[in-house]
Amino acid sequence: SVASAADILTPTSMDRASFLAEASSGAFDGCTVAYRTFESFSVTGKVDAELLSALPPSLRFICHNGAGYDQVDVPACTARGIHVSNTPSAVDDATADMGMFLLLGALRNLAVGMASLRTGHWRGATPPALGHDPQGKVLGILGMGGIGRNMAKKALAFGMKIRYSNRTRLEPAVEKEIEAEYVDFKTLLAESDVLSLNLPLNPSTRRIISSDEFAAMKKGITIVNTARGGVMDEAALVEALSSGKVSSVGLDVYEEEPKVHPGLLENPRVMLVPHMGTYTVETHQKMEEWTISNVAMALESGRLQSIVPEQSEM
Ligand SMILES: O=C(O)C(=O)CO
Repeated sequence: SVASAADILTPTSMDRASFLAEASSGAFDGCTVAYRTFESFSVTGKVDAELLSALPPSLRFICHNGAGYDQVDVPACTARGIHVSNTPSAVDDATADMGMFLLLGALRNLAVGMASLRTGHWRGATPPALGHDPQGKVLGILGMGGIGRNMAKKALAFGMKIRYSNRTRLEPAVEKEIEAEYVDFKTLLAESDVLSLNLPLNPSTRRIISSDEFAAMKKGITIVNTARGGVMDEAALVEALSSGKVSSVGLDVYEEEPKVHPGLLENPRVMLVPHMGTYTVETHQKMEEWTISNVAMALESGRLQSIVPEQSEM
């Protein structure tokens, strides 16, 4: 086990300034591997050049527990010779399940009915508008990695037509299996009835969906985001909801978690979940096992099981 293979240090700081001070005091000297959680962002902030320079030069590996690693500045890690791993595939089912829940909930205006029921008003003084069935609708998937492909399979079972846009096209056999048609970004925007965001957040995807993209969409589109809030311009989304361009939304992620844009909070056509895409016993277990096996491999062989793609040549 890792516990017998290494000494384990647990930082005690509760904010970035004290973490920087704790690191600079030599508390972590000699440490070679860091196990990092998504939640640690609220304590340390981003793992960037400043944070790395406070950490000891012995640090060679950062094993992140999560699929998305936008909280870690990978080029800054590369520059210091620090290898970074994430937990791909472990999150696919749970995140795609959340995507389907939000997709169905948004199409059916469930948030409206659920909120009025809880205030003792059954379906409300003004009942929610009739929803829409997924059957026969075009689901546009932006970002066709493990989560996108998993969601495509699930949406297929609901009778949806799958289109996708991605940096690279899938192998024909994979496309065939999930009955997904490859289209360019513009076509995806113009022809989707539902758009699901399944791409990582990085400098080239930040706010990839903003005013111009909403303008290019079909009127009445439903948007689902289980990726990262930062891939969409929240203020532009609020605008697109009030103009009627976007008819309903399902969100698990936000630009500045835990803050949520007031225009989303007050709009009953938005189904909101507080970043719970992987929040299950089974998936957390898979993610922890994946992260720990990266730690173990780093200790034993100086390599990582799932190094992030930006460092695949490292
Ligand atoms: O794995 C991730 O990237 C998540 O957002 C959930 O922890």
